[in-house]
Amino acid sequence: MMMRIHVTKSLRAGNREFLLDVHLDASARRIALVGPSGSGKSLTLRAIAGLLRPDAGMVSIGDKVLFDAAQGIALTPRDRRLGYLQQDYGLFPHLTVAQNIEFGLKPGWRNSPRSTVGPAARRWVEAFGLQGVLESYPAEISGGQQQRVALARALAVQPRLLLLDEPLSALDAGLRKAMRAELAAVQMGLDIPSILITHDPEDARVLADRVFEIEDGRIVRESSRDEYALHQSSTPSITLDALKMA
Ligand SMILES: Nc1ncnc2c1ncn2[C@@H]1O[C@H](COP(=O)(O)OP(=O)(O)OP(=O)(O)O)[C@@H](O)[C@H]1O
Repeated sequence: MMMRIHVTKSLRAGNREFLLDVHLDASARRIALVGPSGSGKSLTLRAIAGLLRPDAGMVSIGDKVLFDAAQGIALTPRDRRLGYLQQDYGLFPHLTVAQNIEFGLKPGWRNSPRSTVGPAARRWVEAFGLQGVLESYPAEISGGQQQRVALARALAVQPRLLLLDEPLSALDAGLRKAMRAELAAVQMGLDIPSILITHDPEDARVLADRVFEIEDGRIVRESSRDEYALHQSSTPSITLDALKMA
């Protein structure tokens, strides 16, 4: 199965211009996209998801074309059937956990029950231990539970591709480790490809087979997980990101 992501997009904010010009061809099932803050990682995922319309290029997963500017093909986000786990989880505060999970499945969420989910989502509610919080609102559950709700929602649509935008960054160290293992188990159990954005080399090591590095809107390096890990351990550990965190 081949993923082909060729997108260009020029974005302007005030007098600042950012050019996204990503060429990424991958046959690996699990890929990681890494790079400095502001390099274009989230924009790339948004373009794949159909939330950002490229000026030119194409996006295909296997033989399914999601976007092709030359042919005038641009599937809607829903028709792309992707599981998109956004950085802040993107849960709706005024919907219950059950309604949040069902949201991706049918547009008429107003009619979806407050405390039960349909058969497609049930498997994930059980896998992530969410039975007890289905009627709660996002603000009433823990960060780890919010994370699991977002993941259940992403998986319930039986996505052809899973997009994970820094899925573990908001969690504390202990929970992070547990959720990383849970995500790895989901990847093993499902035969769907995934693209993971991360700043953490450990995430790339556990959750990806192939690593693409992006800088200033372009893919500058591609390596196997092991090559990437080796490279990381031989370069100074203080990165710009680490300095910013300090
Ligand atoms: N709507 C927009 N208009 C103009 N510029 C934008 C817009 N959205 C993002 N940008 C710029 O595009 C660049 C890439 O943004 P993006 O969110 O993809 O970065 P990122 O690699 O995901 O960063 P981070 O790791 O901090 O999340 C940034 O310089 C950002 O300021």
